[in-house]
Amino acid sequence: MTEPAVRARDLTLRYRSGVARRPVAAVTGLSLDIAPGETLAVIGDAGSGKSTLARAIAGYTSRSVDRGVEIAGGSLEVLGIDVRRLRRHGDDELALRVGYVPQDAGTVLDPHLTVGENVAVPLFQRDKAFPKKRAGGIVAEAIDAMHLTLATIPKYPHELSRGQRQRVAIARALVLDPDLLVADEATAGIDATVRGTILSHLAEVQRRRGFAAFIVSSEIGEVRRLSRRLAVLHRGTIVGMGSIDDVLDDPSHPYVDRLAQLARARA
Ligand SMILES: Nc1ncnc2c1ncn2[C@@H]1O[C@H](COP(=O)(O)OP(=O)(O)OP(=O)(O)O)[C@@H](O)[C@H]1O
Repeated sequence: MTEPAVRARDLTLRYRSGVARRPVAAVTGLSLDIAPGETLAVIGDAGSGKSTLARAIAGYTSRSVDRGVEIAGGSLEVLGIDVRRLRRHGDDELALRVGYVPQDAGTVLDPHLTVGENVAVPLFQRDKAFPKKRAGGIVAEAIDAMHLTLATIPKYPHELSRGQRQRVAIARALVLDPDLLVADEATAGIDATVRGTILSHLAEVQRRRGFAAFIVSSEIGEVRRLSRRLAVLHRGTIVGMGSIDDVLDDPSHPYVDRLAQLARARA
């Protein structure tokens, strides 16, 4: 793969909400690049636009579907594909090449499917006739890569802890061996010890497979474990971007300054 994993230029994302479906901008004039195999972490306050950006990069944009994110200006290319040209997510090449872990991913697992069946969903979406036995092997490998025991496979999501469900969701996002992983607060709401374990597993899988990653986080400690590069989002615009230390050592915006002080206090 030679094209950038992500290339956004002057990107504006908006929603249409309320009865009048008045457009509301969530991200404005944003530019960023992620090279193949590279990770970019994004940090910012609640409502700064992190999830909106993650959704768009994962290809979940729409002009017609209610509550969908719209590209209202600029450009967004993911793995060389113009996201503006996508019609419906799920039937396009992007869906097969991007692993997406949405916020609260563990809660969006299908409760009627076993863990194994949940993780296998993308394999059968790609190819309805995918050999079941091969799928079984790939699922077992994905489960093992997230350090879950194989005894987890026949269980149902409600039989697992929140941290285990989250790991299953990550396994599902990685099962097609994506070129890009988009993870939106993959460890939110999980206690610190389990969170550390999940991050180590994720970092290890990435080292082995070499995919690019866009990681949303609200924790600078977590960011450091997964990425060398950081983008700081504030009210829908980027107010700092570069290596984590460069961004925090030379805060160019009052919000980045507050973040740097917080990071120093925690160190
Ligand atoms: N489905 C939606 N319809 C309308 N507006 C939305 C929708 N989702 C998000 N927004 C608005 O877009 C802006 C950015 O929200 P977003 O969820 O991307 O922020 P965030 O940084 O991910 O926040 P959090 O950390 O709380 O998840 C906010 O003003 C939010 O109210």
